[in-house]
Amino acid sequence: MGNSILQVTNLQKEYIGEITYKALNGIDFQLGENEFVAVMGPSGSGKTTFLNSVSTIDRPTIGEILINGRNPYSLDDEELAKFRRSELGFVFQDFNLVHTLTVKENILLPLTLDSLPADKMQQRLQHVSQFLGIEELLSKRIYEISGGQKQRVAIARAVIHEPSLLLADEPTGNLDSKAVNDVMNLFSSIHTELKTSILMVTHDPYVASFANRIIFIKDGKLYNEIHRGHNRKQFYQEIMDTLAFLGGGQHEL
Ligand SMILES: Nc1ncnc2c1ncn2[C@@H]1O[C@H](COP(=O)(O)OP(=O)(O)OP(=O)(O)O)[C@@H](O)[C@H]1O
Repeated sequence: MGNSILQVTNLQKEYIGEITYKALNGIDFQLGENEFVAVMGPSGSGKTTFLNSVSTIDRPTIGEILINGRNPYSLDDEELAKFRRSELGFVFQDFNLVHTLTVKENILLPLTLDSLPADKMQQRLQHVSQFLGIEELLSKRIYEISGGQKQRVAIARAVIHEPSLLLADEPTGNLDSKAVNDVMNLFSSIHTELKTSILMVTHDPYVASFANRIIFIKDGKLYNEIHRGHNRKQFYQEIMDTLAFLGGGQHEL
């Protein structure tokens, strides 16, 4: 499997409130270099909590997370912000773009924060916009482009700094079926051509079938995992069978 990009050990998360709720109950997981893994499971099983722990948004109650051998939760705020900007890329369901800025400005935002030289920025922008097929959109504002185009731009922003790990939470949740296909083909290219490791939460078996491995979470624990062979259609059927076994609380498909 090569080196591991992400190592999760005995991850536990309790939400403390009037009633304490254990959302994750001891997850062990490893993501190898250049793996593309999808996370599935019933509604409320802990998928987003898992992703948020890895993406350094939500501190675990117990357990350890290592990304490229480093524990992000041991860093101070400034180091953590830097660590996120260099190691991680994020893609969300609702795109999280700045509407009043242009496409180009949105994509360059993470690099501006790191004050990269202008010619280097331009080089990376050109490469990434070519790769994602959005060159002709660069001067448009976000409110002028379609949902599928927005997600392309969000993906460009997430990979422009060449992160070692791309994290995505329901990246196709707000897209129509044609845009879903486009975005998933892009994820595949990012995985195979840019050699970026990907961890993606989805409830959609079709979307998950683009990954090479799927882990299923149930009641805050790892329930099962399946690996894709050569045939994506066959993998899709396997996913459906596993979900049927898993039962309970699936989203409407
Ligand atoms: N901030 C919070 N405070 C208290 N409980 C929370 C909080 N966030 C999540 N939970 C609870 O933790 C459990 C896991 O939530 P999580 O969002 O990780 O599930 P999920 O598998 O992503 O669900 P879905 O598929 O519906 O998005 C749920 O029961 C949820 O109600």
